Amino acid sequence: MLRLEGVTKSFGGKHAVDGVSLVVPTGQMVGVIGRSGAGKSTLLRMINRLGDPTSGRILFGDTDITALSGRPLRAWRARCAMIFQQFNLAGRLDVLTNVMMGRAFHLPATRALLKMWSDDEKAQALSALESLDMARMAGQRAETLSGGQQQRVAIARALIQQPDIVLADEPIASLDPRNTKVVMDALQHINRHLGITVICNLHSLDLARGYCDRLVGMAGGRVVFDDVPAALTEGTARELYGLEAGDVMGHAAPPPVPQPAVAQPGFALAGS
Ligand SMILES: Nc1ncnc2c1ncn2[C@@H]1O[C@H](COP(=O)(O)OP(=O)(O)OP(=O)(O)O)[C@@H](O)[C@H]1O
Repeated sequence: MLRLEGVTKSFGGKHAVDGVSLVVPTGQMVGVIGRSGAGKSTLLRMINRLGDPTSGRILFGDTDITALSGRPLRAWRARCAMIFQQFNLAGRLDVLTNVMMGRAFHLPATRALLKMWSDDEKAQALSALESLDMARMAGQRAETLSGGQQQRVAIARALIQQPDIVLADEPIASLDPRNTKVVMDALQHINRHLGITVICNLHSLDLARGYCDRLVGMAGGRVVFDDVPAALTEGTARELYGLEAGDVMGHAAPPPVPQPAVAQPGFALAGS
């Protein structure tokens, strides 16, 4: 379970995140919503410790994440994988090598670059790609793939870190509608089938409502809504997005079909 206690991040005198307290149970798919500048990215980055809170605490189980440094901090970053809008792949390297870079948290990156991985590690990377329907592209250069395919490689790279949590910061912002669905389906897949907690910043309210178990709405750095998607009224959406509300509503993705949690070979279910 991830717990945020009064987490604040200030830049100069301004609170980008302002006293956020949240409890996220293992296995939840959480959508963080709100207009540009609401503090969504800053919040996610603090969970991964890419940024340090000015005050407050972040705990995972009994571990105070905010107090970690050195090797324990690197270990936390491995357990708490990040997916970015721009994929952050090495375009000239093949897909499998990119996925193996996820092992750099556990092994020296040079081993991945020199392709010095064990059969077991290679099987794990292929299994991660397979679970996202990308294994057939393992030998292809990353830069030759579509945006949706590249983002699925980034998710596979996150998966071989064997994370408890995946933090996705606007993962579909650069994608067209078809690839948006492919990537959101992939995030839902790792949540439902591998039991990984997913916390996803999304600009589109309809996507957030279609895919997430819970929505956390932010405005001015504060949490102003925290409930199941069905509880989000148009009035609250307008409060969250103001004039943007018309843009963020109305691009509905078909509601995904809930599926039973089944462990995939090669990956431990979170918490097991
Ligand atoms: N490194 C920084 N230095 C100064 N101000 C920052 C920094 N990072 C973020 N901010 C400010 O903090 C506030 C929250 O930014 P943040 O990027 O977290 O919002 P967001 O909700 O993720 O927005 P977007 O959807 O546009 O990414 C903004 O006012 C932003 O300008």
